Amino acid sequence: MTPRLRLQNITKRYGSTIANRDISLEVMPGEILSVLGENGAGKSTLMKIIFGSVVPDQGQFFFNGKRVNISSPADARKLGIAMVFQHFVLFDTLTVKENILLGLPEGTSLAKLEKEIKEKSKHYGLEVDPNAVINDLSMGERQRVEILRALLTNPQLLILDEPTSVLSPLALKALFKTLRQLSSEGVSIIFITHKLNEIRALSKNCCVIRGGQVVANVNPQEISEDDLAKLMIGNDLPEILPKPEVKQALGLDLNLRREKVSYKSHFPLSGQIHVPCGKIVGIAGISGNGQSDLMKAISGEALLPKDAISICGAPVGDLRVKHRRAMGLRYVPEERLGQATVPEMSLESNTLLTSNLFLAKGFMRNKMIHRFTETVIEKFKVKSGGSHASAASLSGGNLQKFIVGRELLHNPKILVLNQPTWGVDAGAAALIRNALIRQRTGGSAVLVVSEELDELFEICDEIVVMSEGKISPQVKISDVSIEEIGRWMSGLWPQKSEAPKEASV
Ligand SMILES: Nc1ncnc2c1ncn2[C@@H]1O[C@H](COP(=O)(O)OP(=O)(O)OP(=O)(O)O)[C@@H](O)[C@H]1O
Repeated sequence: MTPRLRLQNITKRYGSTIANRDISLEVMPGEILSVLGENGAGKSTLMKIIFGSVVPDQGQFFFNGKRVNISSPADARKLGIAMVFQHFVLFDTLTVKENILLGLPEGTSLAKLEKEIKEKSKHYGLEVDPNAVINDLSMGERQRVEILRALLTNPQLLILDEPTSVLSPLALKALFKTLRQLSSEGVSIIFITHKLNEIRALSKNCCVIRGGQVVANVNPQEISEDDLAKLMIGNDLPEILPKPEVKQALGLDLNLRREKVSYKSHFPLSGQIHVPCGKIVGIAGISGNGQSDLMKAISGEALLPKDAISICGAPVGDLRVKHRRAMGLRYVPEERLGQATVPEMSLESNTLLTSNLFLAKGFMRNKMIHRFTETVIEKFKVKSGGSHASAASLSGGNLQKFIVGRELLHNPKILVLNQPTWGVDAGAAALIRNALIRQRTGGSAVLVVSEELDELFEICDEIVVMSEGKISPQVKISDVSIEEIGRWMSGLWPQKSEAPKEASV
């Protein structure tokens, strides 16, 4: 059979970094090829090269047996290649259907498109409202829009760069079903993920990239997850640290009584969360259930009644970000390019932007900023061109390590993180999780929002679930199962008398 796509000797350099070195690979019609590699291995660069948004320094492409030139996304689209990018490329102020229209041939009618979106999204279990404005959607919902947009072009080759990072278990199952269906219809799929279980569930052929080179082609169903991880990072995965009991003190407390965060909010927030110092509390739930509003309220981007939130016993609900930072609260938002960092600015400037620590009498403390940034890069093994490299030049996972490291290095009393290991490879995820456990054991209160139940069960002491803005009872991780919490995610948690023992808060 002729391969759908064959790449031969692809090389791409960025200055002294060789992102792809002499890469050759093939994808057959209907094949699901997974591409695995640690953060910064060169996966996204390779995918962007196939999609024409990055032009290689060297190498050749063959599509359905014919030598082709792919020097722009328009070339790729003409061939029938569609891509779902790791970082969303959606216009915030436009609606879902307007965004999708932009990627389709001229003359497509909006009314017809709305119908098609509804049909496709229902069929694939990727439900979104075509008339919703992107700005009002959670990351999970935005991801769904990106996937739908690609599927609406009826591609011959579909590239997905970490498409599952923010999907709920149910949506993930539906996506896998879709991908298998597409594959049975002859569509070739290249699938990048850091989640080894997904690779094993979905594909029989996995190309492992390390340091920009292909280091192995394996059938992931025939080797263990540990061996796959070892191939990817070249080492064994670090063990997750134990969580010894520590003396507790008041940390972050939320007491929400149907609080509406903004006029655009889908749900008012209600319920209680208590995060004592010395504990990690997790918030599970499918994104789009009020987590973004809750994060805005906790960080101080949105204001609530004074007593809705308190830090170490002091009410702060009506205080702004800088006051809460001064009281020891630090926050890692979900959106790394745009909210957590300014993409065009250097890592040093991005360090400066999030703290007053680096200003003295109106002057910038340049040496301190430099030292702080270098320490984050070193401690969190951030692969980058140094502290002057722009945030946008870092691979997704490396930027995430930088952001989490930057906040942790402030040694916050209260640390709040939204999807802390999104897009981070298995080795780096373990590094981040251990850093959070160390912070908790050192006496900080840590609140983590994550859609990954495995992650929450690994690091948290206690857990709540959020559904349609409501917060479930807070329970000890040791008193519930992953399956139970999975069920609670649809809002069906037991009422107080039947709930597992509530945490001692
Ligand atoms: N536009 C750019 N300018 C400079 N360096 C870049 C640029 N794009 C990528 N790089 C570098 O190329 C290398 C490979 O990056 P790439 O984004 O392809 O990695 P990745 O395997 O997709 O990582 P991740 O899993 O973290 O997304 C990294 O060292 C990265 O810093």
